[in-house]
Amino acid sequence: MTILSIKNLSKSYKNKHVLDNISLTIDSPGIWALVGPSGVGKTTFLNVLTNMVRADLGDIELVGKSNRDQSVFREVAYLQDPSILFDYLSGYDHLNYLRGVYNLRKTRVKEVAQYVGMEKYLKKPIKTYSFGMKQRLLLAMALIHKPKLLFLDEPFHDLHSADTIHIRTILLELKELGTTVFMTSHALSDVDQLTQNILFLHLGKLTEVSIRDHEAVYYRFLLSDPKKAKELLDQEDYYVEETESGLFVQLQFRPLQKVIQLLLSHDIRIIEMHKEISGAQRLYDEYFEVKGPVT
Ligand SMILES: Nc1ncnc2c1ncn2[C@@H]1O[C@H](COP(=O)(O)OP(=O)(O)OP(=O)(O)O)[C@@H](O)[C@H]1O
Repeated sequence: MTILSIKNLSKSYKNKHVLDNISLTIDSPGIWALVGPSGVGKTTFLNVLTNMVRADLGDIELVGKSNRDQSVFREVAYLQDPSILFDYLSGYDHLNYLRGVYNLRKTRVKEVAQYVGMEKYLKKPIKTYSFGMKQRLLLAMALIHKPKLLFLDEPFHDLHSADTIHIRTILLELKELGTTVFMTSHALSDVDQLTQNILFLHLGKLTEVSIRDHEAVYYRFLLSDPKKAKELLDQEDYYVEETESGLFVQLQFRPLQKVIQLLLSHDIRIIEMHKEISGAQRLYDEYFEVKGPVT
């Protein structure tokens, strides 16, 4: 069964195309991360997928059903921001309400509270919760009915590192249990340890990015004659980039010593040399900066 199917999805606000003819299919369970700077339309994308906001055009199916079919939300959950919580009600009140909606056994409230690590706060009013505790409650609310597909909007935003680690662990566990997690993040570093399935959203279009393809070891050299060095290394088929902070050389599985010898044998002096791991962050920076800020 297809977990998520998006066909030709478009959404505009006035004449701004936030989502522009997007198609995407997810067939197997896993974690998917939609990444992009603030304002590119990540929240709009989740709102449209979950039918909180109507799309202008396109077809969306969640776990094999149209997203307009009310019954789909017995198998899907959407974790939103804490503004949906009621300050004077307790975590228990929120969870017990949902338990009733989904017609679940009474013990499920305590079980899910324990699972996310908020059982001590269960009977306390929301106004006494820290931001991290609210986030745990929201996660418990999203998980109470054991959804097959879970949407999360910026789950790590503004969290302390302990809470971040906790939520990451839960997301990885959910993946092992066969749940599909579709989340957004403005920071690639929050998600690149969690998943290889990264989607960039920019100017209304989605691009699938394989992090592994973009991880590479570079050496950055400060040289007495970078132009000459670039010519020499180009001839030998190294991947070389000349920048203001030095000459970036990708070894492509050849020993560093070969590069050094090549440079020295042509009287090029090495002033400085640093090893740099360039992951998908470099790709992210290029992707979102080269194309300019979102207006
Ligand atoms: N209801 C609305 N009416 C008009 N414009 C909107 C509406 N909702 C969002 N927008 C605009 O659509 C664009 C995308 O907003 P969206 O909130 O989806 O982005 P985002 O990537 O989630 O950003 P952030 O992380 O800051 O929330 C923004 O320019 C925003 O101003």
